Amino acid sequence: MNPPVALTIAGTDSGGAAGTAADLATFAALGVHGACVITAVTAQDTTGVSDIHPVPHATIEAQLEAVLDDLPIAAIKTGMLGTAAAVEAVAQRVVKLRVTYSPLSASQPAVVVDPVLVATSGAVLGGEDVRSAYLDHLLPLATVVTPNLDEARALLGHDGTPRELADELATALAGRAAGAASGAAGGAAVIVTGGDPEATGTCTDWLAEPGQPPIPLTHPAVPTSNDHGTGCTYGSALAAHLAHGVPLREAAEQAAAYVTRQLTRSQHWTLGRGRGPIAHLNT
Ligand SMILES: Nc1ncnc2c1ncn2[C@@H]1O[C@H](COP(=O)(O)OP(=O)(O)O)[C@@H](O)[C@H]1O
Ligand SMILES: Cc1ncc(COP(=O)(O)O)c(N)n1
Repeated sequence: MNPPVALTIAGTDSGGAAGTAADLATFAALGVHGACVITAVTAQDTTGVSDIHPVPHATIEAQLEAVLDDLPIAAIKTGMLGTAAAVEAVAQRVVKLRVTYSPLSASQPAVVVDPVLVATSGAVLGGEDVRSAYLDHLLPLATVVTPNLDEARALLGHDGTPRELADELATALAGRAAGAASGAAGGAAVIVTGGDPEATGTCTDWLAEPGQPPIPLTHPAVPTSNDHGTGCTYGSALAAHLAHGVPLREAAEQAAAYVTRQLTRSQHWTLGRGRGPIAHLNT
């Protein structure tokens, strides 16, 4: 029997912790065939990002065309898109998929958008134009958006508790979806992730579904500095579970459980001089 197929649209991380390395390894570990569209090549290790080469727009478009016209994609996950043009190109593709949906797959793909703006190391992976392109074009079309606390603050332009930010962002996106191009699905769910680098006790991710009060999803925190790639791994695990047909809340719980398992595995690794990689092993 065929496995479900998920597509990551993201940048590379030469250190193998985040970006497409995390996404494809996570898809494989969770029984999903992974396809990838590369948006940017980063020179990166556990200490930071030293160079970013955006992939030419035409090459991004050609990759999207190749994959989406051929494979029965059950879920799309976006990570670092890097430029406003890439955000808009992906949004246009999502609209096209929804309007002229191909018979290759039984249902429309779930779209998980991790609005990557800043790396854990502090490197800027998307500027102000990328932030507004996300808000105007891609986020309103998503099934679920997974900002961390800093990204949620950046998207809304102010501070707040994770619960307040999740609620406000879901409300704002529902408003934008109503006015967006055809194909909008009626508002994205938002999960503000609660990674705590000083983790002790528990981590709480806040899930806000359109028109509903946010709910806390809590799991045990793993005290470790090996957390490079955690956000990418969470988003791709979420996409993998959605590709298997798991409902959103359960998929979010299972994605957090996957991240916790992998962080436990890599908790005491001593790879690299900086924040080491989260594990992506299936042994
Ligand atoms: N130390 C940790 N222990 C357990 N779960 C964690 C830890 N750090 C992050 N997570 C979980 O990983 C997922 C991604 O969160 P986060 O770290 O906020 O993403 P990002 O890498 O984008 O900052 C969330 O489910 C979060 O709760
Ligand atoms: C190519 C790429 N994509 C995403 C991230 C964010 O991941 P993190 O927040 O763990 O640094 C990254 N560092 N590099």
